[in-house]
Amino acid sequence: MKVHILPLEHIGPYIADQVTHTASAKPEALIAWTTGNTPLRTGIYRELIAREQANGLDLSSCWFVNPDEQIGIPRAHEESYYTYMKRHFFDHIRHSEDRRFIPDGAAADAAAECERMEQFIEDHGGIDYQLVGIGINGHICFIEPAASLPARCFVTDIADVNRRLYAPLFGGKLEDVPETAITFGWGTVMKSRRISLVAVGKDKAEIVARALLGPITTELPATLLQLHPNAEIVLDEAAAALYLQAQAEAAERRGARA
Ligand SMILES: N[C@@H]1[C@@H](O)[C@H](O)[C@@H](COP(=O)(O)O)O[C@@H]1O
Repeated sequence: MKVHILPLEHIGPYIADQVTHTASAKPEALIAWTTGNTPLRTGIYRELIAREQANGLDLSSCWFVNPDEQIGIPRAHEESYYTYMKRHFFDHIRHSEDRRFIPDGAAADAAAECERMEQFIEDHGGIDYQLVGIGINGHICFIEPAASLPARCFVTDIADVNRRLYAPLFGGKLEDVPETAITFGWGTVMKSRRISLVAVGKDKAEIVARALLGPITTELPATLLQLHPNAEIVLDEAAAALYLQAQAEAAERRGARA
């Protein structure tokens, strides 16, 4: 996996360049987005909106998919990923809603919703570019650590560590935080033609080092990205710190042996 370490303020423009290349090379490209704090802290959506509004980026004929959604809250809920995407991105660009798929966490049949998501991806030729974040426990999308991982979109329990992290968003009440989610499967991720994982801040430093240095295990799903032929990780210096320290220590050990 290629590693790019950039100043925080360069990350939004860097990812916007990736999206711009994707959309200009293939106007009907299928792009998968992500939610969470990382795209907001790095200004990824802000930069994309600015370029689109200045007519420097045409996303109108692209197809969009979001990889996950929490089950049991309506789309209009303040904390749904549907609302997040509208608020932070979709409401500010020219793009028609019928060219997007965000799984519905309130669907009567969540398993059928997973299949609809796989079908949407297949119908639009597979994912050309996927932007992902990394959870504090190494999840990507909502693919939580587990002894084995489904290949296709599936319904998952949300790990306790993440539910506790989200509690402040739900009025501090753990019992109000969704317990399950719809998410891409591991095969869905691996079939994406190109992936950028973005992580920033010192809170991500430990999980980033483990994701990059292994060992590869389904108990830390992001490690599996090491096996993707076209994945990169984009970090600020704080998120890269422990990875760089481990690299420096390994180089020192090699030097001492020589
Ligand atoms: N399910 C989402 C992921 O899609 C996101 O990438 C990740 C990291 O979030 P953050 O950027 O807030 O650390 O966790 C969330 O729970």
